[in-house]
Amino acid sequence: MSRPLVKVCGCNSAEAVDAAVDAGADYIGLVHYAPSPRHVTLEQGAALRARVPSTTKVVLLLVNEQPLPTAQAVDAVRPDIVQFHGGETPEWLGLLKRAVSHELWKAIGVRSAATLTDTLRYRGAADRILYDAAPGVLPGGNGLALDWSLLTNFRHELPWGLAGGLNPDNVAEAIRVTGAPLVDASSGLESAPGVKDPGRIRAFIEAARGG
Ligand SMILES: O=C(O)c1ccccc1N[C@@H]1O[C@H](COP(=O)(O)O)[C@@H](O)[C@H]1O
Repeated sequence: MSRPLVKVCGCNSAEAVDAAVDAGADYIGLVHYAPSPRHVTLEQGAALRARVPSTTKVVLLLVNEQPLPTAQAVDAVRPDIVQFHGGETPEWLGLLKRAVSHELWKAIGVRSAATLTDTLRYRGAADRILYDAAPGVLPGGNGLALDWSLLTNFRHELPWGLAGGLNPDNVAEAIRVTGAPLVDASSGLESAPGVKDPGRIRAFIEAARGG
């Protein structure tokens, strides 16, 4: 298996972005969702985006935004990828896919094996599926893990990644059980909600890449 890609999500300060980039993250995530402790305004998102070298891709995370705010957010932040983390339908993503050149990712809250087959509806609309735990207090970023064994023998028809409750202590096991080609973490890399810990970011990336 090739080296898994790593995304550090919810970077909401220059320190967090710099720590993720310096530690070698493949992707950093900016959350534009007001109820989240990791929320960045579009102005903050654009400023943080400007710190990121082209070797690291920027993912803008949105939740159930209407078309106009989606376009405004993408214009302001200029991400490489837009991650949709709400109830966005395959039809809506498919329309967007025809209008923009960005990669589009869709996060899916996994409750059962049926959820996995249901993601096939996003073929042609999403460039990657991100499997997360089912929503909790927030639609994501709750530090909850899904049942990894559901993914063990699943035949993926779309590029995919694993999120939900990942941290430096469990990511190696999560990759071993699921074979995830990409891992994504947010709250497990924090010292307090919304405060990234550079040491945990480094440890996560090292553990994901086999120490
Ligand atoms: O991080 C948030 O606050 C957030 C808010 C709304 C939707 C998604 C959010 N985060 C994403 O959820 C997954 C899992 O996060 P965690 O590692 O369990 O904390 C990840 O993609 C986060 O970026």
